[in-house]
Amino acid sequence: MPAIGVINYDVTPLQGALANIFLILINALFFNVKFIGSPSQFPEDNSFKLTGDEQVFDFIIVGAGAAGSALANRLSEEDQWSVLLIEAGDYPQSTSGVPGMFPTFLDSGVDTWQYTFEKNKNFCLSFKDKQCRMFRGKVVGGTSALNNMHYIRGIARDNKTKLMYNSIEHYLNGDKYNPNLICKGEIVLEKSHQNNRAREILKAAYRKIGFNSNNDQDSIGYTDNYLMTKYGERYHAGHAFLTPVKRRSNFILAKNTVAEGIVLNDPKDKRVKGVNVTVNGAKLFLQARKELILTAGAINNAKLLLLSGIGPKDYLTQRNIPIALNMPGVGKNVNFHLTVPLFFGINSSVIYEDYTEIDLIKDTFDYVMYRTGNFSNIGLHDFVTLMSTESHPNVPNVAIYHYYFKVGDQMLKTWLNGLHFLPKLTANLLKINERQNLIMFMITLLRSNSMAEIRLNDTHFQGNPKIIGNFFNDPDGEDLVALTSAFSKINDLQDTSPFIESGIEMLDIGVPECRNYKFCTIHYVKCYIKSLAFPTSNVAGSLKRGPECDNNAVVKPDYEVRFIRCLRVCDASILPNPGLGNTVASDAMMALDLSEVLKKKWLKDYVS
Ligand SMILES: Cc1cc2nc3c(=O)[nH]c(=O)nc-3n(C[C@H](O)[C@H](O)[C@H](O)COP(=O)(O)OP(=O)(O)OC[C@H]3O[C@@H](n4cnc5c(N)ncnc54)[C@H](O)[C@@H]3O)c2cc1C
Repeated sequence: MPAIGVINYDVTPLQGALANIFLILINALFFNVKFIGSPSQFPEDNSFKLTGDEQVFDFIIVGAGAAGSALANRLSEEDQWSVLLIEAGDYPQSTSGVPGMFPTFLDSGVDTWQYTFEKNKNFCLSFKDKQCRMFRGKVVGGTSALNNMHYIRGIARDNKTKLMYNSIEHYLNGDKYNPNLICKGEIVLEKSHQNNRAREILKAAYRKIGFNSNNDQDSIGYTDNYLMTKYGERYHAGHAFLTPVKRRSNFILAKNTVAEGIVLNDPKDKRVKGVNVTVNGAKLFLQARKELILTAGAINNAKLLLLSGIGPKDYLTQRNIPIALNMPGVGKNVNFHLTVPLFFGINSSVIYEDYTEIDLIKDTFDYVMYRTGNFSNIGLHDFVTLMSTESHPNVPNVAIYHYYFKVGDQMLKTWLNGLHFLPKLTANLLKINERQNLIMFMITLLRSNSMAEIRLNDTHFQGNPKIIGNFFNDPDGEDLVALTSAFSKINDLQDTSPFIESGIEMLDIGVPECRNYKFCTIHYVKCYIKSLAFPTSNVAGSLKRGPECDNNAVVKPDYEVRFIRCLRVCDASILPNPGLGNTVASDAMMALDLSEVLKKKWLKDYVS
């Protein structure tokens, strides 16, 4: 069989009926490729209509992510209201639609805001410049257009989060674990269809160390998660909430439009007036007749408030930003999940014995023609184990995600480059992967006790924010203890018969920072965690919601910013923490809840 890319010029040119069949096939392929992630599904871009000095809309929503898309959908149901949704990014690239390509944006950086944590001596020690990266989607659909597609409702991890979930729970129609019942059926979910050998081995091994199958996202055990996909394509918040409203005449989507500053009526009257934006390079003021709602994500919302002079007085004074309102809690209390990747090698060829170039061609063909095959799912990554390392053995505080890399897997390189692993470490892993299949266990701490901060590097929106992580400041702190304990549980898998029979062993990947410690001793494990743990994509709390008497709260229970009328914030920024799950589901639920709050306020006789 010739290798891919080698053209055999001895082939006779196709003629007659065979040539016709060949052309039909090529046309079919083109036709089907064209529809992967096609922008025509989304509302048209009307940013060109935003010209002139003052444009007025009833509601302006900043950011077309999970929350912004859901809110735009519900507010534009009222056809007497004009609703403008502005989005800094563009429509997603077509690769975003292909589930099997989900890690590729990490390396390419396409459609993302790319942020970096400030350097710190306690974490991310084996990343380039000792700095971890943070990605957010800059695209219609927001981060849900690039993320790993898991639908996880989240678990209230304390009374504060419980209150929040209780207030939004009714969107699940009383059945909180049946994700198919969310809202009006907009969010479509599927279970992955990939059933491979690695998954079976892992399930058997987890059973040996006391974990069982579990369909309940609240409790200990392993499960195949629901994914936000539809017929083998990603189905993100933009599909769920914006596609259905694309023909509403009272709704405008303006992409490539960046909110740069919030404008209040005047210093005495703390009512929002509108927002300063840059649209395709031009600066404009947009007026919000009724309300301005920030759904730009936990990092950019905080940045926008600080740049608008709403934040801690002393900090703003130091940076020469005119103070609109002293609000000490802005950008504080930021909470991330923390993940440690652990690598296991598979010595026998029990899994995917031969994945040849022909298999790749077949997979590509199957995906393009039928949206089936390996590109239509996320492989092993939807397989998740929840465990507890705490005194409440039934409440999970750690989730283990899994990735499988076959020998010579291109995705491993993509992944390591994207996260900015040290070149030496990347080289070690790629070398191992030249001869061995790998399974990466991602130990994810769902209840981190460390609080990060969002601050500014510049006094204009183009500058990246300063993200100050304070992880592992306490050498015996709870986060390190929990991760160490989870590491040890994963280590136990090596002694189970499914792992022994398949020759699966934890790898010493040569972490430069830990070379002075013996592999797998407690000192090694702690060093490994501090070197390779990185804050993951689920971030919350930068504009905490709380009662008026809480001086550190930024947003009131009705989503309005304290002391500023008609300015609301609605996404994970206001959650006290990301909960025990990812945030797309809670972002969407909060937006649906806010739409009810706004309808009750602005519509006479409104009954929900
Ligand atoms: C690699 C990765 C994997 C993840 N996996 C999962 C998962 O499997 N399941 C899950 O539930 N969650 C996952 N998440 C997290 C989840 O996707 C996000 O937390 C969630 O999408 C956040 O939603 P949001 O509405 O708050 O913000 P976003 O979805 O980030 O939306 C904010 C939008 O606002 C726009 N915006 C920002 N600033 C401005 C501005 N000034 N002007 C105009 N527009 C602006 C942005 O461009 C963006 O489109 C993952 C995240 C990442 C990065």
